[in-house]
Amino acid sequence: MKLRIALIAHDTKKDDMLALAAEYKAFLSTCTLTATGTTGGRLTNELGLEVNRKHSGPFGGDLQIGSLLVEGEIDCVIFLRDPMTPQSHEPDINALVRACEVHNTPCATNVASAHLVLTQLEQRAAQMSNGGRESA
Ligand SMILES: O=C(CO)COP(=O)(O)O
Repeated sequence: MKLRIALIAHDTKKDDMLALAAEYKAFLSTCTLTATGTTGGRLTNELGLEVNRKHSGPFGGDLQIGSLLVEGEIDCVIFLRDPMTPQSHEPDINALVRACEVHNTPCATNVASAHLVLTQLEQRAAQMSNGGRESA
């Protein structure tokens, strides 16, 4: 089964998300991607990634992704948050991060942790496609 990854970035972090997704594009192309509205639009328009686009964050996109996660339909969340700017939908953001904690779902909220998570998932996917054998 394909890995199901949610990608979300606040406005000041969208360029970081695009750079991250470009770096892992080959791997992400093998995954089922879900994103909030504007983030998803940029991932598709600028990188050609196929993305299930939800509403924009302030219009409930974080909650939609949180709902999918609670239903067991998201394996990992990359959520590049802006810690410097108050967000109108802060309760929605907290709800999504809390859902990750409740359901023990990996949730990377900055670029450094996103690299660690994506590298690990990419390696695991490569091992799985290798029939679980160690690479030489
Ligand atoms: O606000 C967001 C996450 O809280 C992101 O929403 P957009 O991707 O639509 O900008």
